[in-house]
Amino acid sequence: MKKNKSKAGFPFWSMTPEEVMLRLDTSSSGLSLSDVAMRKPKPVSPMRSALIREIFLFASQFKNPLTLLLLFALVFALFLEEYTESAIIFSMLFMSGMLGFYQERKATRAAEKLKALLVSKSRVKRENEIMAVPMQEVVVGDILLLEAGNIIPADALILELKDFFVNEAVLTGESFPSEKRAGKIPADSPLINRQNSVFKGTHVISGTATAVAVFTGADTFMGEIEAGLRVNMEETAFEKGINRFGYMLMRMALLIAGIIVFINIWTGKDALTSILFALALSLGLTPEMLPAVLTITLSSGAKRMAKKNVIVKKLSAIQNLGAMDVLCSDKTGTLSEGEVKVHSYVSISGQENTLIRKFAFLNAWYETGYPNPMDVALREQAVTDISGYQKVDEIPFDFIRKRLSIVVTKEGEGNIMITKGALKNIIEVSDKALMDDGRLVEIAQFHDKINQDFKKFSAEGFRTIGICYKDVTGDPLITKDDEVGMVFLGYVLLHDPLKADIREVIGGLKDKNVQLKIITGDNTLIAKNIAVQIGISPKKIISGKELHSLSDEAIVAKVDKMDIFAETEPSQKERIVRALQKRGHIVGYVGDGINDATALRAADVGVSVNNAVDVAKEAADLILLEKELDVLKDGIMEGRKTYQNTLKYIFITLSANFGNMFSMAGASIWLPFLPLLPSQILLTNFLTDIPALSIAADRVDEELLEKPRRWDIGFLRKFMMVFGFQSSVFDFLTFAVLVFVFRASPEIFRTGWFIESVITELLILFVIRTRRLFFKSKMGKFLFWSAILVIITVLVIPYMPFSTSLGFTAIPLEVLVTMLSIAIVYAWAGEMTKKILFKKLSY
Ligand SMILES: Nc1ncnc2c1ncn2[C@@H]1O[C@H](COP(=O)(O)OP(=O)(O)OP(=O)(O)O)[C@@H](O)[C@H]1O
Ligand SMILES: [Mg+2]
Repeated sequence: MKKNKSKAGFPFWSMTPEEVMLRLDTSSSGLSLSDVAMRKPKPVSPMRSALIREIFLFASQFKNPLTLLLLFALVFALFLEEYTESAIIFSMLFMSGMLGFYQERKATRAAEKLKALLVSKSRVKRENEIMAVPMQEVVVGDILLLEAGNIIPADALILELKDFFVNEAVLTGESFPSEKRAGKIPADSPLINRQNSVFKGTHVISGTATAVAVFTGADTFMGEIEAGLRVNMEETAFEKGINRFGYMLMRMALLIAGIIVFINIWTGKDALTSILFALALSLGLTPEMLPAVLTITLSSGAKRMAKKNVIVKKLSAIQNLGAMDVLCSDKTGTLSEGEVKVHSYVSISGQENTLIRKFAFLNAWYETGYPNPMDVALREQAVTDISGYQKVDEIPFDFIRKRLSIVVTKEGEGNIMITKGALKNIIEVSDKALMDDGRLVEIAQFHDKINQDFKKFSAEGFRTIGICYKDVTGDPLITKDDEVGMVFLGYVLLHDPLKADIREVIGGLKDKNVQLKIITGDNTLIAKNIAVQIGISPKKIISGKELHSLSDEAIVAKVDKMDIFAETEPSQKERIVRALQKRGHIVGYVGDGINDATALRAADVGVSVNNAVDVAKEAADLILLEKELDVLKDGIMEGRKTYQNTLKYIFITLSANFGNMFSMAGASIWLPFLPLLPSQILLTNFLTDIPALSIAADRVDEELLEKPRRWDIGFLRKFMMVFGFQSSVFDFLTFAVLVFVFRASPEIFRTGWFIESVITELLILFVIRTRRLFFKSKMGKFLFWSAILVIITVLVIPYMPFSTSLGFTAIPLEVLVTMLSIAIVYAWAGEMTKKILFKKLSY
C-alpha cells in the first residue's frame, strides 16, 4: 500500500530529468559506488535464505492432490490410534518427499551453476564509468545505458535518446514497437502514452537511450502486475494430461472406496476399520509416487543435458521436447555457421567497387543496434582511409524496414546519408543509380538487371545486401521518412557457409520423426538455395508477403505443406508457430534474435543460445551453450525417455492396483473378514513403491524412442480396463484357492494374498516395461535389484518373529508354492495380453 502511494506521489514522467535526478539524489554521471551499496535492497542473510529455500523446496514436494490424500489418511489413522498404519503412511510420505527433494536439489544445484552464466546484465553509469551489472542489481538513481536487444531493468525516465523504439507488449498488449521521445508528459496520462519513460520487463527494439532508474523490483509496474497475478505458469500438454489423469483416478478411487465402505459396514464389519481399509485401498490405487517419479526423471534428464552444455530453464520443457514433432529454426547460426564473411562489393556493372566498400564500412562502423554478424563482418574488413569522417545521425535497423541508415560528415564532403539493408528494401528507396564512370541514371531501367543479378548471387549461395546513399548536407538529422530518393550504389555479397554436418543433423532429426521447418527473415531465393543444399524440397516455400494476404485459418490450412518460410516479419514467426500448434503439432523453435522472442515464447519448447540477445534468452526454455542442433537430438531422447518411464509407472499402478481394488470390493462381499488389514495394504503399497520409483531411471527400449508420443488418456483407460480385469481374474482365482482348497484362516489368507499381490505386481512390472518379450529387454540396474530385494523381503516377512504384529503368519509351503505358481502364470498371461493390446490399439 505504502509503495503504491509513493508511486502515485511520484509521477516521474511529468517531471524534467533535472527534477527527477534531484529528487533521487543522483546525476547524469551516475551514483557513487558507496551510494549504490547503500541503496541496494538489504539481502536476507545468505545462510538463512538458503535454509528457507531448502525448506520451501521440501514443502513443495507435498503440494499435489496425491500427497494430500496420504496426509489425510495419516491424520485419520492417528485419530484411530492405528499406529502401524500411521507409521507406514508416514514412511511413504517421507520417502516420496525426501526423494523428490533430494533429486530436485541436486538438479537445481547443477543447473544454478550453469544459470549463473545466463544472468542478464544491464549497462549502467556509476562514478562516470560504464559498467555491466546483473539486472537485479540496478538501484534507484542508476543511469541506464540502453540499446537494442536489452531488457529494461527498472522503471526509468529517459534522459537522452536516439531513434529509440521499445516493445511494451508485456505491459500494454501493444505488440507494435512504441517510439520514445524526451519531454514532459501530463501526470494523468496512461502508461501507453508515457513516451518519455521506459518500464521494467519491456525490451528495446532499436536505437539507444540513457535513462535514470526511478523504481526497481517490486515497486515497478511489472512488479505490481506480477504480485497481483502470481504469473500464471502455463501447463505443458504433458502436465495437463498427468493432472487430468490424476483426478480421474482420484474420482474412481473415491467411488470404489465408497462402495467398499458401504459393503463392509452392511456385512457387519467394524465401521472405522472399514473406512481405514477403504482409505488404504484408495491410496493403493492412486499413483502416489507419480510426483516423485516425475521430478526424478525430469531432473536427472536436466542434469544429463547440462553435461552436454544445454541449460534447462524450465524442467517441463524436457517433456515437450520429447513430444515435439515439428522444429522451427531460423537460419543464421543454426543451419549456417553464423560467421558471415564478406565476399565482394559489386556495382551494377559487375565490377568490384571501392566506394561501396568504404560506404558499407562506414555504415557498419557507426551503427549501434544490437550485435549482428553482418555488421561484424563488414567492420572486420580492412578499409581505405576513413579518417576525418564523423558520425552525425543514425536510424537503427528494424525488421520491418530491413534497413539501417547512418549520416556521416567530412570536411569538404558535406553530410552523406548511407543506407544498407535487404536488397529489396534498398531498391524501394532508391530512384537513381551510380555508374562506375560516375554518371547518375534512372534506376528503373536497371530493375530487371538487378533482379537477375540477385537471382544469380543467391543461386551461388551469397546473401546479398544493397547499399545506397544521398547527400543530406541541408538537413543532416534524419528520420525514417528521409529514406527516399536515394542513389543506389551496388551490392555487398556476404557468405555464410552452411554447417558442414547440417545434412546429417537434419537427417538425424528426421530419423527421430521430428520435422524441420525453416523460418527466416532472409530472402526467398537464398532460402531456396539452402533448401536444395540441405535436402528439402525448394517448392515448399512461402514468403512473408504471401502470408500477409492469408487469414489465420488459411495459414493453418497451409502450414503443414510448407517447409520454408522466407522474408518473414517477426510477428509472422509467431503466427506460424501458433498455426502449427493449431494443426495439433507440438512445436519447438530455435532462434537468437529480437525478432525471434515472441515465437520463442509461443512455442512449446523455445530454444536459444547463450550469445543470443537477452529477450530471446529470457523467452526460451532451453539454452544451448553451443548453437548445435545436434544436442537437441539428445534432448529429444531425454524427453522421450522421461515420458516412457513415467508411462511405465502409470501402467503398473493402473494394472496392478486397479484390479486390486476391484477384487477387494468383491472379496469384501463374500468373506466374513477383511481380505487384508489396512496396515497390510499399506505395506504392500510401500514395498511395491520402491521398485516403482526406480523406474524413473530405467532403461528404455530404442524402438519406444523412435517417434514423439503424446499423452493418450483414452489408451490409458483401455489399458487399465484390460489389465485390471485380468489381474482381478487372477485375484479371484487366488481367493478361491485359498478359501476352498486350503480352507485358509484369516491370517493365512491375508499372508498368502499379500505375497501373491506383491510378487505379481513386480512380475507384471517386468512385463509391462517393454513391448518385447520381457527377458529380451535389458532392465535398469536399480530397478532389477530393488525388485529382487523386495521379492526376498516379501518371502521372508511372514517367517519373521515380528510378523504376527503385522497380522501375518508363517504359511505352509504348499500355500507358498501355489501362490508363486499363480503369480508366474499371471505374468505369462500378461505377456500375451500385452502383445495383443499394443497391436490392437497400435499405440
Ligand atoms: N545490420 C543490418 N544491416 C543491413 N541489413 C540487415 C542487417 N541485419 C539484417 N539485415 C537485412 O534484413 C534481412 C533479415 O534479417 P535477418 O536475416 O537477420 O533475419 P532473420 O529472420 O533473423 O534471419 P535468420 O533466419 O538468418 O536468422 C537480412 O537478410 C538482411 O538483408
Ligand atoms: Mg536471426
